[in-house]
Amino acid sequence: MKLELRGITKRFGALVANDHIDLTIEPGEIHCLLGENGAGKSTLMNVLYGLYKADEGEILLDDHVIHFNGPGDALAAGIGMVHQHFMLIPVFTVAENVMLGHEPVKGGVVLDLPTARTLVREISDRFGFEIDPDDLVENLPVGAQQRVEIIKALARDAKVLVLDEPTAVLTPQETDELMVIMKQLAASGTSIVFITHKLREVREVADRITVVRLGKIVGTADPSSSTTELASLMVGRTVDLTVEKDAPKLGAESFVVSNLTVLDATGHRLLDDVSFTIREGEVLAIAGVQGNGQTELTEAILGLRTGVRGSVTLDGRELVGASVRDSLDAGIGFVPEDRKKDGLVAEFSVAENLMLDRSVGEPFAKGLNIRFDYLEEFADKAIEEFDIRTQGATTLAGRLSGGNQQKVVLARELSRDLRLLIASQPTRGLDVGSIEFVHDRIIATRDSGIPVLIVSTELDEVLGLADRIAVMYRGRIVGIVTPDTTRTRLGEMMAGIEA
Ligand SMILES: Nc1ncnc2c1ncn2[C@@H]1O[C@H](COP(=O)(O)OP(=O)(O)OP(=O)(O)O)[C@@H](O)[C@H]1O
Repeated sequence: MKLELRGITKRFGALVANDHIDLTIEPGEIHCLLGENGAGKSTLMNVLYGLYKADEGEILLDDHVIHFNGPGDALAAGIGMVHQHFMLIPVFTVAENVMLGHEPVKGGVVLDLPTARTLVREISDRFGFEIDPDDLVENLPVGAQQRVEIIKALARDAKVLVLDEPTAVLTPQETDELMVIMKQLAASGTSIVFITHKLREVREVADRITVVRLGKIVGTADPSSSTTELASLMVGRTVDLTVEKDAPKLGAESFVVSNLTVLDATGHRLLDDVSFTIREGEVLAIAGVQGNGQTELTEAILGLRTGVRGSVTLDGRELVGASVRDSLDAGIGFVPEDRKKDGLVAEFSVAENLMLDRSVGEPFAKGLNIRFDYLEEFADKAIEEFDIRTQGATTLAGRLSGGNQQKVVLARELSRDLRLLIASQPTRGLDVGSIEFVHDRIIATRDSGIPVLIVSTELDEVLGLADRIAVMYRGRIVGIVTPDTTRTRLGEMMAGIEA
């Protein structure tokens, strides 16, 4: 099926998120949309999926103009979308999730449970998804849940599949599996619109690349272009993808974690006897496949978990048993892995979000009153410094693009007086230009004599930032190594293979 977007324009108030966009998606092609944070990629896809109504322009399928009044119409026309935040019901089985929206109702398209089960099995076998229709969705790893979303779309006969940053939440192995699946789908005639900030993935699967900047299409790129070429096309300037840093100037061992254990409600060890230290002016990066205790580690340090045993000290002050307020006041800056859930309040403005985490009182408040003049000035400065693409400080954080939401969290945490920075997946969802900026800021924090704990599933990021690397596997630290360790060895450690 040939899909054509002609002159699509979408405005949010005075902001033109999509400015007369023309785009053609040929049958069976993988078409990558590249563009910096806030360029308008997700907005365009939401128009295509019927979630937003375009102010101008039209959508054509096989040369016929079509009108969508919602995602139901888009689905019926053969356009499927896999969201980054899955829309599945965790307590339902795979087949039940696929059936949703197709229950036997009068006048509707019926998909009963036995048919849904057969369909899941058929699609899974055809593309090697390894999904059992009777598995409960909540028991599946993230990569498998994503495959269920794809099955859901294919079960509705999707001819065009939109994947909006699908690899942001995947492990490297799951990402490789998804790349294979995408190629198979394209070979079977499904068209794929693929949005990603990871240039390696673009080079691996793209048949065609379209570059969007400030709501406009600025050109196309050849998939055989180098990552450096793609990066500069995307953000309009040269980007240095390697992290430049001097040897660390190490100070005191100011952050000490000793025998830290986290138990769940049933007494199961989520974090098992973890010990490490970080010196002033040093970056320790935790490498590991997501779900091996990293989340529990950072949450335990911050005081967000119960069932914590052992000790965590910052500048000699014990933090186990302390409140989150105490930890923040001790000087911990925290960038959580899930910005939507833990990093921001979507209904608060950008400025209000930049003020969160602060102790009550000066300079943001006088008595019980917020000092709005100070807040505004502070927010404007942070917006400029961190290049947060927003209409202004009073815009609601939930209205920003994903990457720009991440920049709000980073701006807030990096602008406090820190004694320790903990950053989980600090560059998730960021474009290459912003990644370069954030990496520079993290190194500057280290160079100002602050200990830094990075948690990242991106091996490139770990290798670029770390002075030492601690590898986590099944709740334990299996080794602490230097950044000249080979990727192969790190991969083995991440899989729990001993030397
Ligand atoms: N519902 C909305 N209301 C107001 N403005 C919005 C809304 N959705 C998006 N925008 C704005 O439209 C612009 C484009 O955002 P969009 O999410 O499409 O960017 P993107 O290219 O997908 O970015 P990212 O790579 O960060 O995900 C941004 O300036 C964003 O703040």
